[in-house]
Amino acid sequence: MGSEALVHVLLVSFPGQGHVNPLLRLGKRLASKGLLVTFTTPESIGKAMRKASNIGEELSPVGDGFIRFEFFEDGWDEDETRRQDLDQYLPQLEKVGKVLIPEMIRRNAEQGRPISCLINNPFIPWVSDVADSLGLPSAMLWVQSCACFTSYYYYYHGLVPFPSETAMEIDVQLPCMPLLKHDEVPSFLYPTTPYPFLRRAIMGQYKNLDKPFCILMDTFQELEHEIIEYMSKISPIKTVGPLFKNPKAPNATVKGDFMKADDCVGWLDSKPASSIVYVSFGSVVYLKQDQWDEIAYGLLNSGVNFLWVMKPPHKDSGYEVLKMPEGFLEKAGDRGKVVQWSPQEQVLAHPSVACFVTHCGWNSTMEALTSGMPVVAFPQWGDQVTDAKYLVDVFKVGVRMCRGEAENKLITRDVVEQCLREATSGPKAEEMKQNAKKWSAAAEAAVAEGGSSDRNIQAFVDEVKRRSLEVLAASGKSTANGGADLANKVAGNGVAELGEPKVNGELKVVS
Ligand SMILES: O=c1ccn([C@@H]2O[C@H](COP(=O)(O)OP(=O)(O)O)[C@@H](O)[C@H]2O)c(=O)[nH]1
Ligand SMILES: O=C(O[C@@H]1O[C@H](CO)[C@@H](O)[C@H](O)[C@H]1O)c1ccc(O)c(O)c1
Repeated sequence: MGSEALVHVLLVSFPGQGHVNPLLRLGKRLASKGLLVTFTTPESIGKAMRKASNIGEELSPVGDGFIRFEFFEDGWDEDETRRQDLDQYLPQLEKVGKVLIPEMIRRNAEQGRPISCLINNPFIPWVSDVADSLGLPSAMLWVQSCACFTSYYYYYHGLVPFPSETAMEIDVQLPCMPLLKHDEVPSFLYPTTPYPFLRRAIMGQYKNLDKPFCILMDTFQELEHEIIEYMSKISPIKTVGPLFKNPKAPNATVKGDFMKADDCVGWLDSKPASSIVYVSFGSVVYLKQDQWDEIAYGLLNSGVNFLWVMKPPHKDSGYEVLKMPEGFLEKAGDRGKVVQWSPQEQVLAHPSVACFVTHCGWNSTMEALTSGMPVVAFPQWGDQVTDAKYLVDVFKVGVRMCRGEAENKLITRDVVEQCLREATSGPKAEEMKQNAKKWSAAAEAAVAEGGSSDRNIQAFVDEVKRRSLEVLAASGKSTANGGADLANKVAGNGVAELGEPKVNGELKVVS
């Protein structure tokens, strides 16, 4: 069967690594169930992805379907520094995307690949406005936990008191969730957050929450059972995680890394089982030099082997380039390896790795749980502080090393050393390992054929197919010229001028 016979969905991603990864993984999951998937994000990131991840022009077969990439210009020069300032960049993306995404949809329709559904991740809620204006269904992939989704939901609707200027230190009790201390609530909601634009971006998604017909979530029922059940009665949630684990399409087939991973697997192979601590703070968090030094000495003093990701800051970020303390690398010798970017999936699955010192981004959290890897939690901001609470107190796979950036506290080398020892040897380490293994097995079962997430993905695919027929029926045209009709609709929107539609004569009726 050719790709032109398949129902086609367009995935639009915010250009951050922690957003691209789960949406692309969803894309592969949908493709493996027989859809044609086009993945798009701004060209500035497309360029990096093409270079680091061998992404080309061609269609990649995934299971019963296909995935392809098309990027869009964000309207700024290549070397524009304002991309690093989301306060300016998010409105720019919205302005440009509202024109260029409909054009992309029109082009695809003209080429015989009419798009039947749009899916976005948070921070770019205008994608569902684009879908609405074209009469297309849309869905949203929530790329954090259901607990964080609930926290934002309750904040947006003012359902319970949250920390405020007049009551900074109140704890927050939400249904079916443990009591969140004031500094365990997603930190973009603190009155003092240095990132109010990210709170605005997320609230923008909640303002538009009635538009997507489905909210897909990269979590799984067995992991956040009660809160998922509770929120499912309020919102059209479908859990589809861990997207990281795809039994039908291993992640290596199509990847969206912005940086080429350094080779470190040979080094991991050379070390004894469970002897290495993996340290990574993800793609956005950047620590201060004094904190970096304390972690370095903590690693040295604990005697563990370590693999440490030291991602260079973006040239326009304003961050000073971190340095390792004088003589650190010599002292560590072959006990330690420092890389700029790691193949995290392979690292977490490696038998030499004993635990993961993580900033607790949701992707890293899910990847650790799915790989059966205990963690040392070093959250900084946003959902990370809530994820850390869950990793330590609810999932019971972690030791807490800090409470977040807002605490403004230097974590000393002694504390680092103590946490590393606790997570790598003794009864607590063993207990955490056993718990992590249980989560890993539950995650595998959720994504296996017939598991909770697999059933939800299948139900979603079936619904997209059903709605695609409705879209075509509403246009009053046969399937073959439905694409042309949609192309006309985009042009009729005043967004783009349309020439003579070129309908692919071979287009088949979608079943
Ligand atoms: O050296 C690294 C560091 C991170 N990642 C990946 O980058 C993503 C980071 O997402 P997360 O939500 O953990 O954190 P963010 O970078 O968004 O803060 C995850 O999928 C990681 O597997 C990676 O491949 N190599
Ligand atoms: O939010 C940003 O990145 C990360 O997203 C993950 C998924 O939502 C999350 O779990 C993790 O904690 C976040 O770090 C992000 C923030 C700011 C920015 O400039 C970005 O490019 C990404």
